[in-house]
Amino acid sequence: MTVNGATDATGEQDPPAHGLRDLLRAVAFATRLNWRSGRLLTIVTVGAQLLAAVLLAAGVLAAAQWFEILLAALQGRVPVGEAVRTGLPFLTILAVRAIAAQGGQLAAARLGGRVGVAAQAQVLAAAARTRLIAFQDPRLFDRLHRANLGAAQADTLAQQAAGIISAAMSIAAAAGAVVTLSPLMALLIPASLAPQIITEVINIRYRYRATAALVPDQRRADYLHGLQVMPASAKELRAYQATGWLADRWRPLATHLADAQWRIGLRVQLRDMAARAVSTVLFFAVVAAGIAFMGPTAGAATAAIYALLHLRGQTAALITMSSTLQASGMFLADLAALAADRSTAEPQGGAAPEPLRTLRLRAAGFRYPGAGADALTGIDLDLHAGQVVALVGENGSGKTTLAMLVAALYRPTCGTITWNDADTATLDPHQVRARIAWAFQDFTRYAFTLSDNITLGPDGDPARLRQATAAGRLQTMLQTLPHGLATLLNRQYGGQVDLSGGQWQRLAIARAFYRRPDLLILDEPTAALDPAAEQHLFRTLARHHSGTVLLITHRIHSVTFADHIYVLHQGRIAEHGTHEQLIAANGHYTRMYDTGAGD
Ligand SMILES: Nc1ncnc2c1ncn2[C@@H]1O[C@H](COP(=O)(O)OP(=O)(O)OP(=O)(O)O)[C@@H](O)[C@H]1O
Repeated sequence: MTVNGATDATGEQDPPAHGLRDLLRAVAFATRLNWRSGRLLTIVTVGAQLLAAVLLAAGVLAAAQWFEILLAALQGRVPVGEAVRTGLPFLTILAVRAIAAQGGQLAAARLGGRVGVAAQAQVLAAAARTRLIAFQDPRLFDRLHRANLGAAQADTLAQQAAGIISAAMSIAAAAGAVVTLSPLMALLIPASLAPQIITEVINIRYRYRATAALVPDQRRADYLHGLQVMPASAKELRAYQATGWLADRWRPLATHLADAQWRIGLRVQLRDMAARAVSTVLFFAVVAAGIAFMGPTAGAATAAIYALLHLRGQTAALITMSSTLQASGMFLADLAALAADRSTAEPQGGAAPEPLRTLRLRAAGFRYPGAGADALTGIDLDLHAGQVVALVGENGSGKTTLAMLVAALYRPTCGTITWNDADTATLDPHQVRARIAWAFQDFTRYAFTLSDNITLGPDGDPARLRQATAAGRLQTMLQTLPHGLATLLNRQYGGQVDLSGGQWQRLAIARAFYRRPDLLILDEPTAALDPAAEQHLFRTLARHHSGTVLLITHRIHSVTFADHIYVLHQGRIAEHGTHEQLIAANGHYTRMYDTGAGD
């Protein structure tokens, strides 16, 4: 995957053709996940399965002897009591085996839940360390979706792996019993299953490729489904009476996916049935030939058939289990690759930035991944500590993109950005961002308490919270809330209240002020504010914020007080200066001012 110049560490096609090495890596990854999620539970899960396998092997051997005695008893050659007594070890083995198998299943279920959480956490960690720009590439979401499918299967892996070992041991035991009767038959029975084994391998690869190819459509269907059930879109869809239209778009896609899944399943089943039929015919041919040529005693023949059926049953189970393991392994390999991939990760380390004195952009440009043209070209911009700098310009002129570069959320595709005298590429981006706060134009309305909405982190400092709520002019509204700062917002998750658009915007402003940043970025901060709130914001900026402010707005009359104003036009800085200088220049700015843009 190529995202802003970064190449997928695997360098493979999307979806990748996982080879045996990827599968082994996936098994190792899931094994580590199991071990870390619960050592004792992993030991019990695997141990119980192995014990059950050993007991099954012992049972097969004990059965061979007991069946001889049982037949002799039926023929009156051995007393019945003695036959029953000699059967006790066999029956005890069966009982203990059943208990071990059940215990193993219980431990596996407990472990499975924990592994599922650990696997999901891996997906979240991968998403969290991904650079913001990578979220512009739909293939990232395809990868995350496939990794989620892998995470959903990680919980059964320990059980599956132990099941395979257990089936292999049972096969060895049953084969051992058959070998004593006919070594040739012990070889021919597993060979009769060769058609099934080959078909399973073909089916697994086919099913993964076909399912992975459906992921983009699946995500689209999930999106269309989500729009119809989430409150964010509920209002608009009703106002435009578009719910039916959306359902009509979703239904054919969902039907297409269901049909495609059915066709995949059908193809797999048809191949499976044909392979099973061939294997079954081969199996009975081998058994019939074996019995005919061996000419064993009746007891030995019964024991042989018991062992043979076990051999066949366990081999078929082994095939099914290893194919399930491989099938989940394919998506697990996606999860393991995502967990190991650092190609789209935020760079780690770098120097800590000092408090901001000057931020400079020189010849900075930016192009969105896959875009045909630059969104920004040749930007030279200076931000000095304590200044209020404004960015103005028509829609799409590049204001938000420029702020994204300033905030170290995107890196310029050319040119430099320096923080004091250090190139920001050499600084730790996390620590740079810790010195910047941003009241976004499209801020998020978190379904958390009001105080969590402000702090977006652990328990807030009461004094800072007080100042932030004052900066956001939230005090009056706070008094009307049933639990003050502890009031849960957003009714979707049980909150008693919701806020108005302007109140939410004030909250977003309070969130930015709470950080006490060196640099405060306000992107259209007043779009939803009433005039009093707008005035209050600018007074607060002047009085309480000693740091630097980058103000983006269309309300041209609110930038006249700025220390410096940059006017963007089609991704370039068309002019800059103070309000008076720009008016005197009689250019873009004056035209915008005269038309009263945004007022
Ligand atoms: N994610 C993206 N992928 C590709 N192009 C984008 C993306 N976001 C913005 N652009 C393009 O980059 C250019 C600048 O967009 P930007 O959002 O920075 O403008 P803006 O000045 O903030 O606009 P507005 O005033 O409407 O908020 C536009 O041409 C836009 O189409």
